[in-house]
Amino acid sequence: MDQSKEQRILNTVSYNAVKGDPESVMKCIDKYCSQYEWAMNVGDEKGLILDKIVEEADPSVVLELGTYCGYSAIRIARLLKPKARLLTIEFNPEFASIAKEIIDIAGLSDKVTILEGHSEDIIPQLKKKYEVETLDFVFLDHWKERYAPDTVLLEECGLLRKGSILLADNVVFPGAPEFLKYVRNNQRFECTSYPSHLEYMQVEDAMEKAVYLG
Ligand SMILES: Cc1ccc(Cc2cc(O)c(O)c(C(=O)NC/C=C/[C@H]3O[C@@H](n4cnc5c(N)ncnc54)[C@H](O)[C@@H]3O)c2)cc1
Ligand SMILES: [Mg+2]
Repeated sequence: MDQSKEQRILNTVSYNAVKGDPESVMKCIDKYCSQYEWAMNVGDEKGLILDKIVEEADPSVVLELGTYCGYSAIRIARLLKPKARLLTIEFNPEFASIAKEIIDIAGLSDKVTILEGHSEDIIPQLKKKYEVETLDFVFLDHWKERYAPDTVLLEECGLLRKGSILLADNVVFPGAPEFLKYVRNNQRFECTSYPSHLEYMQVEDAMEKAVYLG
């Protein structure tokens, strides 16, 4: 059976990236996906916005929803202080195992834990099973219609605290209308829009930051 696109992305990283160098892994993926096969990584343009927001927040505990190949997990984890950690949830076993290898090549396995399963099943386990108290930063990049229900679930599970930052990818393309409606009409969130473009394309997109006010 011929390889998947995600397997080809792993191949190009393992052949061309410098082991232990997250930037070279990111460059390798961005180069491959802009020149050969488009893939739904947050990419280098939105990635720079993500970098700035993570650096400003300097979070200790980060949750990512939708690991895919691990590009944004690497992007975020490379900026975290020594004791900080990133938990990332992925339900596709092939993507989870490819992401694990790519994160390992980047030398970030000690900061990143991939939790295999559905976000709606794992989020309620974060406190007891994964010893999370509250989340400092959440990056939403999974199925877009899950953004709103999972935001409600995070709040219901007591995982958000005053100042917790939610950052959602793709609120323009493919779009996350229910999520935008939910956070923008909700006094408990302070929202900011970051206009940008779809990864590797000229198409308009944006990320939305929603700070939980408690
Ligand atoms: C045809 C087409 C292609 C790309 C686009 C443009 C475009 C651009 C983008 O930046 C995009 O992020 C997307 C997009 O659809 N992302 C969905 C990303 C899912 C990943 O997360 C995983 N996952 C999905 N739901 C869950 C869940 N509950 N629990 C755990 N993991 C989940 C999946 O297993 C995947 O690993 C699309 C538009 C149209
Ligand atoms: Mg995305």
